[in-house]
Amino acid sequence: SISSAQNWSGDAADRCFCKLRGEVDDCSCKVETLDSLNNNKIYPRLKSLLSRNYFRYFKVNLQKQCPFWSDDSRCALRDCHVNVCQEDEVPIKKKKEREEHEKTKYSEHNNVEGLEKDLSESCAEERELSALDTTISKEKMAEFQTWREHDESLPMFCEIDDEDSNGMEYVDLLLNPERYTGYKGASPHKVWRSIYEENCFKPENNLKYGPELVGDLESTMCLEKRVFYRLISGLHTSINIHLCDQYLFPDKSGFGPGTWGHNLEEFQKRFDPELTKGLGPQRLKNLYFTYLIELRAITKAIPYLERETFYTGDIKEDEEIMEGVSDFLSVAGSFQHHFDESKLFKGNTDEMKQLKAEFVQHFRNISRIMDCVGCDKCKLWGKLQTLGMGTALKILFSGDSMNPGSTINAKSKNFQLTRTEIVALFNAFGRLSSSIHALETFRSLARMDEQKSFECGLW
Ligand SMILES: Cc1cc2nc3c(=O)[nH]c(=O)nc-3n(C[C@H](O)[C@H](O)[C@H](O)COP(=O)(O)OP(=O)(O)OC[C@H]3O[C@@H](n4cnc5c(N)ncnc54)[C@H](O)[C@@H]3O)c2cc1C
Repeated sequence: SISSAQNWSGDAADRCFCKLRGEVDDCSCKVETLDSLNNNKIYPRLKSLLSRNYFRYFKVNLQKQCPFWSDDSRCALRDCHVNVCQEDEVPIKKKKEREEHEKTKYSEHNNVEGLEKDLSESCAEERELSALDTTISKEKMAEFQTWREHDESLPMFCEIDDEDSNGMEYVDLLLNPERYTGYKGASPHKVWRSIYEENCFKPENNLKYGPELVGDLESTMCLEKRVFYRLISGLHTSINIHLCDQYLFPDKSGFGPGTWGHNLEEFQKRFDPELTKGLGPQRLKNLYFTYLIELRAITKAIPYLERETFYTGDIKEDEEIMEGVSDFLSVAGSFQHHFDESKLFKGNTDEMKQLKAEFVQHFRNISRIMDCVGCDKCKLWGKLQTLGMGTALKILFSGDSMNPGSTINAKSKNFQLTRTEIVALFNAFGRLSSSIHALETFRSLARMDEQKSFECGLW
């Protein structure tokens, strides 16, 4: 691979990476600790895991209408195009077979017998205390109960594509890597602007707002709103790092297919404080914040994920994936400096309930805006990463409900992640992990360049 860096000096390298030390904002964890954990332990494990069949095929609807404005530019660029899989190319057992499997899986997770027993006991008690509406069957009651508990305990952060809707297709993620696509200009700007301006929280008493959020977030926004902004900004950083990391340099003669490589100049344009009104380094730091949130969610879901069978129908493959996942989870589980989600939405006040509802609503809107992305490959990864982030938030805000140990808690029998959510969660985290890993590459390219400029006496 090749790299490009014109006008790049050692000073610029220092400037870009200047904030990448010390504590990640609102967390007690240091950037250096995360670099080492990620680059030595998490990244290599995830890279191998995400190439397995269970994780590499993502079911998604890329043909949904943009619900907010009429779609301007479906990108016709070659690099925006997504290769979808034919049904028989996907080495995952057919739907009916899978449904059978899911049924048994969920009954394992849900302990339906236990649930029926609990419910019949509580029904008996209610009957004694007051008149029970006998026109409602016991089964229906059980259903209502599960619906209610489910709705209460699991805020839906994303609009999930309907499994049976027209346009759902399997996409092979390895065949469609997230990288430079040439999607730029008015269309992505409209998407990013609408995400930040309409769907991120605004700092209090600050009318001037947009992606260029300047100043001290701590003094202008409460913790929950800062978390939201940093999450989105970290995702934005990650997407932009990937396009710099796998950039298509045009062929010098102008006729060939071009060459893929790292583009240091593009990286500098996006993260050098001198070229970003001082904001680039903080945006890089936000990537670590997003990483910490998703890592915490995965760790919190360990009891649930350990019971998952990662079914593809190939026994050997399934066993190997389970081993790989378990190895990855043990590394994630041994990490000590997690983000503490219990600090969020503290207190049972109406104000907090309102804030939580807004948080969920804003995030749902962002997931819907992904249908407005005018480049299929960007849309694919945008949808996957917002669903993955939404799944992480669903886990973080579902209390103790995914812990199979807490059997008395009826909610525990209800917590479910669909296959698509699990695939999105792991791949979304994999993207963040790959971005942090890529920063190492840019750091050393910058140093090499610094050396070159020095040798040439350029500074
Ligand atoms: C969902 C989505 C997915 C995309 N995926 C790809 C892809 O796979 N490949 C590809 O080549 N292009 C992709 N793009 C396009 C890419 O993100 C940029 O929009 C494009 O490269 C143009 O970049 P830009 O320098 O004009 O600034 P943009 O990245 O478009 O940013 C717009 C403005 O937001 C602010 N901003 C930038 N970064 C941050 C941050 N981290 N936090 C807060 N504010 C910020 C800046 O003020 C900037 O001017 C995607 C766009 C979207 C919306």
